Amino acid sequence: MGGTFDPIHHGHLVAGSEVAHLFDLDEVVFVPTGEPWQKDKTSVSPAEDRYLMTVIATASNPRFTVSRIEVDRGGPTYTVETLRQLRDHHGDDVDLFFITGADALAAILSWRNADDLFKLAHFVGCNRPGHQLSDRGLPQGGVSLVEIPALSISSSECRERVRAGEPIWYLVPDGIVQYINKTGLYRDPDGQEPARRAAHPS
Ligand SMILES: Nc1ncnc2c1ncn2[C@@H]1O[C@H](COP(=O)(O)OP(=O)(O)OP(=O)(O)O)[C@@H](O)[C@H]1O
Ligand SMILES: O=C(O)c1ccc[n+]([C@@H]2O[C@H](COP(=O)([O-])O)[C@@H](O)[C@H]2O)c1
Repeated sequence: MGGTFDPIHHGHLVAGSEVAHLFDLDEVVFVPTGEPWQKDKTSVSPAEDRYLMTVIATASNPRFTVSRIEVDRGGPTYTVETLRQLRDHHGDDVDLFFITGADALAAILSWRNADDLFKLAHFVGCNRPGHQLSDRGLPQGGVSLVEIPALSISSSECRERVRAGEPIWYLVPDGIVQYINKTGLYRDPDGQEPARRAAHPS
C-alpha cells in the first residue's frame, strides 16, 4: 500500500485490512513515499518520521509489514521503480497488488511511465468518503475499485488538528499520538499551539 502517511491514520489501516480480506492477500506491505514529487516538498514531514510512524501503527498486525524501499532510494518517488524493484526481488511467482486511494488513482495517468504500471501490478483503488472514482480512462482489468467502510479521516485533517491543539486520539493509533507529542511534529515551528501562543505572546 503506497502513501505519504503524514501521519498514517485509521483510514489507511482499515483500507489495508479490507483489501487484504477481499483479495485474500498474504501480506500488506506499507510503503511510505520517499519524496512525493507531486506534493509541495516543503510541506511534507521527513521521510524517517513517516516511516517510523508507519512501523508503529502496523506493528500489531501480523499481516502488515513496512518497506523502506522508497525512503532509501532517494530522489523523487516513482511507483514504477518501486514495482520493478519488488518484482526483481520476488520474481514472477508472486502477484503484486498496488493499493492506494481513489483520489491518487484518479491521477495515475500523470504518473511516471504510466503505461508500464499496469504490466507490473494490479491496482486497487480505495473509495473513501467524498472521493468516488470511476474507472473511466483506466485500462480494463488493470484496476479494481473497492468500498472501504466509511472512515472520514485524512492526514491533512490530523495535521490541522495537531496544529490547532485539538485531539487526534482514536483518529490514529495511540502510539502515533504519542510519537507526534514526543517529536513535536505538525506544531508551529516554535513548538507552541496557536491557542497557547495567543495566551502567552512572546
Ligand atoms: N479514510 C480513508 N479511507 C480510504 N482510503 C484512504 C483514507 N485516507 C486516505 N486514504 C488513501 O490512502 C492513500 C495514501 O494516503 P495519504 O498518505 O496521501 O493520506 P491522506 O489522508 O490522503 O493524506 P492528505 O490528507 O495529506 O492528502 C491515498 O491515496 C488516500 O486516498
Ligand atoms: O509514480 C508516480 O509518478 C506517482 C505520482 C504520484 C503518486 N504516486 C504514488 O501514489 C501513492 C499515493 O500517493 P499520495 O500522494 O496520495 O500519498 C504513493 O505510493 C505515491 O508514491 C506515484
